Amino acid sequence: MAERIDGKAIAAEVVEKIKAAAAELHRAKGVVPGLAVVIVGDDAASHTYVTAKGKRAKECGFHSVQVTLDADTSQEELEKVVGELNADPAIHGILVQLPLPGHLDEFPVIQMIRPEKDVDGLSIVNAGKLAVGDLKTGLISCTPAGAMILVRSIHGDDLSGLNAVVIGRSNLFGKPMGRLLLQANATVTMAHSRTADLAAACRNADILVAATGRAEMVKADWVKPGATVIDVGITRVPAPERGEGKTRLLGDVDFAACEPVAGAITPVPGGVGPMTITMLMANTVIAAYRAVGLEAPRF
Ligand SMILES: Nc1nc2c(c(=O)[nH]1)N[C@@H](CN(C=O)c1ccc(C(=O)N[C@@H](CCC(=O)O)C(=O)O)cc1)CN2
Repeated sequence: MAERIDGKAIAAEVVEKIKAAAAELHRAKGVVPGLAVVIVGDDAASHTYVTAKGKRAKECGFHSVQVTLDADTSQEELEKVVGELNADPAIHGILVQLPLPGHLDEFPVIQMIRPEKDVDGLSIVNAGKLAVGDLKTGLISCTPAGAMILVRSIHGDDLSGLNAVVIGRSNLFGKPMGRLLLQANATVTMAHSRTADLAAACRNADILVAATGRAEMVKADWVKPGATVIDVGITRVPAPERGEGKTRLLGDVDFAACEPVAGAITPVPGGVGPMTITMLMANTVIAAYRAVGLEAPRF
């Protein structure tokens, strides 16, 4: 049976380091890390995540701002808000919660966030820094940064000789995850919906990272015996067995089938998810250190 990678426990350890780093920054420079999260519209899941971000920021001792905009906010109004946050010296990190309502174009909004405040790591500047291996001055997208900490908890920092397969090629997760694995010396295959024989590609993986967006797509015969399986999916499905109107979360990996085959595996919930918000706090404290010319801590 695989070792379960406890994302909640690992996230809690990282949060303690972030709190200590924030306290040290305040002691040394009188600076409190400031995080602004912008949310547009009424999507219930997005509101849950944004509330959790504000709560966690306060727990870490940060200055936390939430900007809530109506679902019919225009592109110009949203960009004005981001411009004001760019200019606010008390704000070191800005995140625009995704997805945005359909009439808004997320690309120009994300690109106008100053790269040094882009704690989601989604700007071309930060994506480019990661692509060329500049981890010292860039900011890395939170979910892949968190997933890498889970990988490191099993394999250490050097993945030399290991084959890693990432299923999914989004800017938010798949592409940066592939680059982080490569940076750690893994031999990386980027697989996706157009890959011929996805199952065969996955069976080659010592580290298999699933971000397909399709619940329980990864089956036991996709997993190399002993492999580390990192599940980034979250799909909410009805769970009438838990009571009327109840739901539960499924990952992209068929956990019950894959757990006996894998060497280590993340559960859903409680695996990669808790690392996402934690790494947002890590990026905010890193941005605040850099803003006052101090070397940022590593997490
Ligand atoms: N601007 C961004 N938007 C979105 C991101 C992001 O990184 N930046 N990621 C997701 C949503 N997300 C954070 O925003 C997020 C998703 C899941 C979790 C999490 O803790 N999941 C738990 C389960 C929670 C539950 O019960 O619903 C888990 O997997 O254990 C945190 C944050 C899309 N938007």
